[in-house]
Amino acid sequence: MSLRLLTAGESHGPALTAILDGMPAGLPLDAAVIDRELARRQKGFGAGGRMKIEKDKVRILGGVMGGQTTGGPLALLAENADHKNWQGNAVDPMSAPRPGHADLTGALKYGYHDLRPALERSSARETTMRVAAGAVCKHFLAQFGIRVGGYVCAIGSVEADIKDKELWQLYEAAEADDQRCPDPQAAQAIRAEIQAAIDSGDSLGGQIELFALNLPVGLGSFVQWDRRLEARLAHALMSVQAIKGFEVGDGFAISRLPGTRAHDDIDLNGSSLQRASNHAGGIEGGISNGQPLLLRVAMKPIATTLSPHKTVDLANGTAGPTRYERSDYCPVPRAVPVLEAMLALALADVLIEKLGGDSLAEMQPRFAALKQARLEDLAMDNRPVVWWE
Ligand SMILES: Cc1cc2nc3c(=O)[nH]c(=O)nc-3n(C[C@H](O)[C@H](O)[C@H](O)COP(=O)(O)O)c2cc1C
Ligand SMILES: C=C(O[C@@H]1CC(C(=O)O)=C[C@@H](OP(=O)(O)O)[C@H]1O)C(=O)O
Repeated sequence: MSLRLLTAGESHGPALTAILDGMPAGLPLDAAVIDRELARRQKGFGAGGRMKIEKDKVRILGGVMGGQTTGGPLALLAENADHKNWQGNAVDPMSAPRPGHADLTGALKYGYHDLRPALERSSARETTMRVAAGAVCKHFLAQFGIRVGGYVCAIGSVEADIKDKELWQLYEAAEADDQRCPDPQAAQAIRAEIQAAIDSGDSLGGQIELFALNLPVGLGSFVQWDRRLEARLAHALMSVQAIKGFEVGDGFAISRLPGTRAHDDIDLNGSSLQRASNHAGGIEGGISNGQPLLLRVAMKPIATTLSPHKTVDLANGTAGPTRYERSDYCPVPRAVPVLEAMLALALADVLIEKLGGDSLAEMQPRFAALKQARLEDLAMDNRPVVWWE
């Protein structure tokens, strides 16, 4: 792994912090690049009251000098505005775990006597730091013309109609919408479903599509299981709170098709190769093939609901309802920038691995050479070969 991200901090503690290690030198960077992405993470219909309290802004505490990355670890910090409402105050004990959250598993694993530490660290408040680090990675990828985006394609029972649309247009249409859905009709229906869930004390999950454009051929590898590109991407995206499903290209749909209809035929376009379809989602044999990268993830409906679940109070062993804590209702639109950030982190990691180099200046010519590689450069043999004597 070339890039490493560590985050620390609790949801209602003084601040969240991150260290991003391995970012090459020479990337122009200021807080505004990161703050733009932090603001995106706070926006979206279905958010709870906390997003009215926070106005996330980052402080860059290390790794940038004279407006450029130094190649040293980046140290990032964002304060929790809500902390002042907790500091010095006694908080009622919490002992009735919410099914579907980290309360029970966290308490069992760490031996907590109150569920609070489990929910403080497992909270998706932590994604503030993923988005901060991911903003740096997105900005880094942009120096190579690589763009990463995402949008909501389904929430509750509503599915967006996004067939045959250009990916960047979908992204821009989604950004202009409070539901982050690029299909205006579906966006309206989604808003109504989220509102109905709020009114009935429930929550909703959904699905998000993610893409990356202008990737070079050759990211990832089949030579070792943990270097396969889809495996690296799955790790990054499945690590986001409440993400429970992952698909590359048309992975689930083609599992129902015969092989002759499931793959992307290879054609010639002058002296270069082209594909008329992209069922593979831009990855073959664990390696990027130069087509757009297409991924889809599924997010479960969140565990905290106004209508109670059945649970057991661990303090006295009695069955009873869960107690409501302030919460989002449907964070699917807000999860889009989080997933984009994790995708950018994973792609920046494999790009640095592929190109090598300690500075942007070293990497850029290598990237240009990679993009220019042509069919005739392969110089394939046309005689039989004895591979094993
Ligand atoms: C952006 C975002 C916001 C979230 N907001 C909430 C929330 O307000 N309430 C809640 O119960 N879960 C929320 N979640 C999900 C929980 O953090 C998650 O379910 C919990 O950490 C348990 O992890 P798991 O779902 O992966 O098992 C959110 C997730 C994301 C990505
Ligand atoms: C704070 C954020 O999301 C939180 C994620 C979250 C959870 O359980 O994951 C629970 C809620 O926290 P609180 O109880 O403080 O309202 C969300 O607001 C955020 O995204 O910045």
